[in-house]
Amino acid sequence: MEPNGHDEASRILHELQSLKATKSDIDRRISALESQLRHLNLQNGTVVKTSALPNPITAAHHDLTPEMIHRYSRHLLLPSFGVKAQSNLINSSILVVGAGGLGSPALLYLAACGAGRLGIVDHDVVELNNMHRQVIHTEAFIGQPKVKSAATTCRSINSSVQIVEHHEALRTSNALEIFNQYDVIVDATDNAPSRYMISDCCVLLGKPLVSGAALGLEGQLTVYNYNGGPCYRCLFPTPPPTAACQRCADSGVLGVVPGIIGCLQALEAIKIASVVGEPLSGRMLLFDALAARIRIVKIRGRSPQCEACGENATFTQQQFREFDYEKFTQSPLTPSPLKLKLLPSDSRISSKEYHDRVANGEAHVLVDVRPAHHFKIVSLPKSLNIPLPSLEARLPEISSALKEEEERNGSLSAKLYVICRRGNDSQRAVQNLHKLGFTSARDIVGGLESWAHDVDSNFPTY
Ligand SMILES: Nc1ncnc2c1ncn2[C@@H]1O[C@H](COP(=O)(O)OP(=O)(O)OP(=O)(O)O)[C@@H](O)[C@H]1O
Ligand SMILES: [Zn+2]
Repeated sequence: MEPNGHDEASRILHELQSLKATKSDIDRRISALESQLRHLNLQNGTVVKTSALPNPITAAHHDLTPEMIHRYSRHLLLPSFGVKAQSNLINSSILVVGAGGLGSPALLYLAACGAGRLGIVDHDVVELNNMHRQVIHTEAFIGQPKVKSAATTCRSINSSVQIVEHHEALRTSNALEIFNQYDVIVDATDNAPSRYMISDCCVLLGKPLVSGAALGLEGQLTVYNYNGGPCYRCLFPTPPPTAACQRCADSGVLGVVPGIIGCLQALEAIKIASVVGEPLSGRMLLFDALAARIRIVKIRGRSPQCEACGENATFTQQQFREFDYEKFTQSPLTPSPLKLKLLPSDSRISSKEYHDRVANGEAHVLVDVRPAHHFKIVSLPKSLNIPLPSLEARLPEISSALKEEEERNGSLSAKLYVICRRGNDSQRAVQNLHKLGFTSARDIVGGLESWAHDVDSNFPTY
């Protein structure tokens, strides 16, 4: 009788397991014999007595000091890592671009695990709203450069690692020079121009790139430009539309999500630097926190048409220096909040003036056009939440609120004001309201952020 599929699979699995066990016994025996051979002090064919054996440190074929052997002992005990990989790591240099949500955990582990030289690039300062995920920074460093804060923590974890601080934004003018000093590059930034720039620079200098991303409740990870694998441009020859490039400051992020991806970035960088395992090249890891799902998908290989690494690519270092990544991706390298100016000044009012009018009892309706989940965080008293996309459909609510206010105050007309988080959506809303007949609607310049800044310093910002 033919064996069924399950029997056949379990037979193969069983045989595989027993072969693997035998193989690891043989590997162990080989290393034991090699080690015995190394420790035999042969002189003219005779073994010299044990007491005459050289000092085990000089006899060992590595450059780990006694302190390092103790510090990294749990690495050294791993048969698949051991002395060779640890020595490789200690002799390597790794650069982390961005000391934020991804860079924080990556740097913590790279320092702890013993990368020989660890560079950190960031131009930003630590803020209170970074703390939930940027776990390398402590409250004492709020307002100080992230690079300084991260370097201090790394040094306090492992003083034997050389930490190099690059307190500057990575740009085409400094990227080649900085990358040249490192073996492996970790991209822990959060914007499109930096991603393209970092990838192109790695291609030009032949450096492997560990790239991670995390937003909301999802993350992804891959290794570019490694051993003939694809670069970032091979996968994304043209930048995504600017609208698709969301940021944590707008969309939010659950702290532990970049934590997980950043740890995986450290792992990939360690594998490459220590020359163990199979780096995640040509594959991409996709992490879905809510569904508790991790998938690894195959991605396309190096593209022959790629403008950076393809067969006919002619991209030079000089062209790199002159390339405008912000123009190419239509988004800024160091994003600052968008500040639109869509309305004439007589359709706008400052938060301070609005405050004074309310204080004087002016009859009015304040429409807050932020999404409902923003409104739940904080709002101004008596404001009416009508998110921008539903504005047109909910016009009757505005009309009746205005009517009620007029009746309550016995005044002829109540004013209509519109507010949002930073003063962009409120202008879009006022433009629509004008078209829809509410011609006197005005927006509050700078939104709730300006209210917190200019009127009430206790008003929470997020
Ligand atoms: N070109 C660049 N050069 C140096 N650092 C960069 C560059 N681009 C981004 N970064 C840094 O990468 C980090 C990314 O961190 P993260 O994605 O957690 O966002 P954030 O800017 O700190 O926070 P949020 O978006 O919530 O305001 C930031 O510290 C940022 O300064
Ligand atoms: Zn490419």
